[in-house]
Amino acid sequence: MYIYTSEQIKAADQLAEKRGMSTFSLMENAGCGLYHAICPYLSTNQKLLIASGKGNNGGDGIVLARYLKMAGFEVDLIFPLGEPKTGVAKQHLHYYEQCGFPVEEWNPNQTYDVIVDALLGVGAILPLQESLVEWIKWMKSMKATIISIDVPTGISSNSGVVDQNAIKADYTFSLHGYKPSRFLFPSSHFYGQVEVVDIGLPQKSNWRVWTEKDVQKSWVKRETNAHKGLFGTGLLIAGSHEMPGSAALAASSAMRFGIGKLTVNTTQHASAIIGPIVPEVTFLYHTYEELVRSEWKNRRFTCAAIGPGLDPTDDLEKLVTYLLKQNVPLILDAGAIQSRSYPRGEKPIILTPHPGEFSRLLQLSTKEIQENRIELASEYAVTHHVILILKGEYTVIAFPDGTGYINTTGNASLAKGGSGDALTGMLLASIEGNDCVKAAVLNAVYIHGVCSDEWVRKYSEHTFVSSDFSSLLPMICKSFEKE
Ligand SMILES: NC(=O)C1=CN([C@@H]2O[C@H](COP(=O)(O)OP(=O)(O)OC[C@H]3O[C@@H](n4cnc5c(N)ncnc54)[C@H](OP(=O)(O)O)[C@@H]3O)[C@@H](O)[C@H]2O)[C@@H](O)CC1
Ligand SMILES: Nc1ncnc2c1ncn2[C@@H]1O[C@H](COP(=O)(O)OP(=O)(O)O)[C@@H](O)[C@H]1O
Ligand SMILES: [K+]
Repeated sequence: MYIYTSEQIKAADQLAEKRGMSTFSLMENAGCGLYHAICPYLSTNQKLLIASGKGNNGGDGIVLARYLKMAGFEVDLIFPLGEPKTGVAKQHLHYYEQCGFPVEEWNPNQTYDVIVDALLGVGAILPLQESLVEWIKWMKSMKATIISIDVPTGISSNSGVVDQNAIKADYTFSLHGYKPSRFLFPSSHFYGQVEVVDIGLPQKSNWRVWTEKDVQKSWVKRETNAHKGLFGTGLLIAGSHEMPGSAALAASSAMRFGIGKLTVNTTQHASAIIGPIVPEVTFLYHTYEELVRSEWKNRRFTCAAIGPGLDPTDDLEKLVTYLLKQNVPLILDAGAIQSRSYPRGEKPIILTPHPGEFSRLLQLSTKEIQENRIELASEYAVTHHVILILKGEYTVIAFPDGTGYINTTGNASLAKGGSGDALTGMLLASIEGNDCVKAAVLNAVYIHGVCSDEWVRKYSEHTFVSSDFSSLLPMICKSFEKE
């Protein structure tokens, strides 16, 4: 479940070579692994085409063709861009031919059920050359099942950039690990169903996908003699006259996700709405100025979240500056997400922008953000020593030490006002309930998504509302508790 840029793949190949594992062997592993991974999707009465490029992606296609032929599949191997140029691909072609297998000429009148795209992999440089465009147009007209090797041809490996003629695969089998474009936009929508094929290289990357197993392993069970003081005394500064619900959603999710005690600083009017929804919370009615003047140490708050349902104002900014000095875990959401510097303390500072908010922060278009979500989030987290949660499909969670994770749970039912407020509440509770900050943050994001996944298993994706987190969390959390 690791993620590698094209540069990291090349470095891994070089290191393997230095250690005695030749690229020829890696290509053999790739082709053999691809064969075993792809086989379950094929049947011997289908007519298959493998289109190989001139580089090593094409080489993988040659090895795959050999295994398929040996297993009795009806498969044509063609080179629409000309014969292989790299040494190892040439070697594998030589062996393929020595085994008695032919290379075919492209025949546009021939029809195929399955086309394997082994044209370009991590070595692709966009835009696609004209010579390839004609061939891709023919291939698309075939209406065959398309299986891409490593990355679909016409998309970048490291960014979300997509050529206008890019191949939209039904399945992509990525070698060694995912490539960043698998989780970027619009490229991720060109991958189809994705599987990773191991090729015998050690797994080492700062970036990976957070999984169900990770949540299970890092889930903290309560001691039998636990008391509320162990799970944090949170301050949630949220909710306004116009947006009281955001505070209610954040507060109820925090309580459901296990926070010990929670105080909401809000308006009198908002508290009248929040109270009946979350009777467990207490209230403060301070202005931002009054909070800034107050003695933090008298309050005993162990963590804080600020922003849901608040407008960004100068006074709010002063309050954020004050909170940043208190050396408690701090979550900054919505109105509290602004451009500023951060102290390098030991307590985590967590920012939760959606792409629009991150675009304002970086002064880049949302298109640029979506194309480079991983790199930009990581750069920001490292430079500002914060944990950055860049929300949306495949939420990116970047840590100040340069590591990062992709979340794969969640779905479009979350695309509704209030989903982010619930996440803020869950983060607040999680950070107080788990000594491992990374696991706390990642588990909150993961489970937030699982709630919506559970919802769409039974109900329409149009109908999920953030208040539903409250009724879903008890069952979802239970499923992660070890007996
Ligand atoms: N560790 C691993 O994971 C391993 C991975 N392996 C595999 O190797 C793959 C990477 O192979 P790679 O480096 O040879 O590059 P690759 O993707 O074949 O592309 C280069 C070729 O494409 C051409 N070309 C480029 N842009 C083009 C365009 N716009 N339009 C048209 N043509 C274009 C370029 O042409 P040239 O510029 O040379 O004329 C050159 O011929 C990787 O994805 C994986 O499948 C294993 O087999 C080994 C271990
Ligand atoms: N299509 C989607 N797939 C997965 N998660 C989504 C999708 N759309 C929204 N989300 C999630 O829902 C939440 C929305 O947050 P946000 O935009 O801040 O909402 P709001 O401010 O209205 O509460 C985020 O956690 C985001 O990752
Ligand atoms: K490919």
